[in-house]
Amino acid sequence: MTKTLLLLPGDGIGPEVSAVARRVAGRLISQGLALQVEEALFGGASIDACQLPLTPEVLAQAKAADAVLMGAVGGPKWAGQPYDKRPEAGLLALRAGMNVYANLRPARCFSALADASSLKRVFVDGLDILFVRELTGGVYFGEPRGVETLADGQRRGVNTHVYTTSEIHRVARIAFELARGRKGEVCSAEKGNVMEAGLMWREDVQALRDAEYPDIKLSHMLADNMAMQLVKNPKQFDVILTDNLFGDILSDEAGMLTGSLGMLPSAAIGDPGTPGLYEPIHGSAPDIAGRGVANPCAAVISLAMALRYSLGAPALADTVEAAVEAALDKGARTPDLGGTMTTAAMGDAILAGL
Ligand SMILES: NC(=O)C1=CN([C@@H]2O[C@H](COP(=O)(O)OP(=O)(O)OC[C@H]3O[C@@H](n4cnc5c(N)ncnc54)[C@H](O)[C@@H]3O)[C@@H](O)[C@H]2O)C=CC1
Ligand SMILES: CC(C)CC(=O)C(=O)O
Ligand SMILES: [Mg+2]
Repeated sequence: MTKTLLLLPGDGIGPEVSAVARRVAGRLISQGLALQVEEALFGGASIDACQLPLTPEVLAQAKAADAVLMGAVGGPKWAGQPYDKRPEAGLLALRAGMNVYANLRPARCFSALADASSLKRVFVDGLDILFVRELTGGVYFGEPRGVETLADGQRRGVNTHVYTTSEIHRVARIAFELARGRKGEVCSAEKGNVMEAGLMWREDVQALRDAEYPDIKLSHMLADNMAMQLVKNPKQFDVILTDNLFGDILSDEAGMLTGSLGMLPSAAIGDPGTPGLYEPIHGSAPDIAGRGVANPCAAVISLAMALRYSLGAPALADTVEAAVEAALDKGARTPDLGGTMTTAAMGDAILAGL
């Protein structure tokens, strides 16, 4: 049966890298993949057209699709908007609306890129970490939130970090299941030394492991130490389980271990049978947007993850990832990787392997 992929290019470099992913999908379709690609406005582009970063129609389209591939949203043009009307609020609403609570962010260092990392080759060659980041709870969603003006004229800003046991268990379960297909090791990060909710996270993750996953080697690490350990000895990690905020920060840090933030894809998944949301982990990169030099690899590998987890085509996912690796092996490099190729030329190099 023909599956549906909804493309949400978004803003800044989002449309530039999405165009390459769309070309890759087009090539697979011409080779027999039963896939229909739809496209819709999202983020700042949607604000410009209809005053909302995510319209109810696009959310309904996303929930009806088999997979959604998002480019990136945001940028200085919309930075002055009220918070709930900003492009980033649209992305949070899309994640919540699709109930994609587990964000898989694989940080793999392709051998050809080990010298593009800011760390020495010995520390990153062969690196293969899977971040499992909680995506629909924590401080990005907790209430109360906002800024109020106090009687003395100062402002008071509040965001609330909040999790329930069931929110922790459902994402931890995905981390444990995925670890079973890897080295079987999960390291969970929080700040249980200073946050009650962090200690609860640790206890709930441990209780689930003891009750249902005794085969998994579970360790716990304070998130600040993990930030340091990721630079000191990143290959010590297999699966990293953490909350929405720490997962956002630590996975960007891991981006540099792989050579560039432009290499890191992600898959956001929820309950079985529901569509996944796929996106590069980078943002709209206003500093390079419009120049046609963004690295499209993260977007293309995100498409591969969609093929694997939502579109029932795991073999094609392997093919697409192999085409990216082959292009890198042959020396294809955008400027973030130390090269001079345009986004489109990098796309050509990837397509040459398909
Ligand atoms: N998922 C999303 O849509 C996200 C959106 N954002 C939004 O993006 C905007 C810019 O945020 P920043 O903090 O600058 O983060 P960013 O991830 O957009 O850029 C950080 C740095 O990485 C570089 N970079 C990112 N992706 C790249 C790629 N594919 N190829 C080459 N270089 C790349 C950029 O040029 C920049 O120097 C903000 O409005 C932010 O809210 C940020 C993160 C995620
Ligand atoms: C809502 C996003 C802009 C937050 C973010 O940086 C991310 O999820 O990677
Ligand atoms: Mg981020």
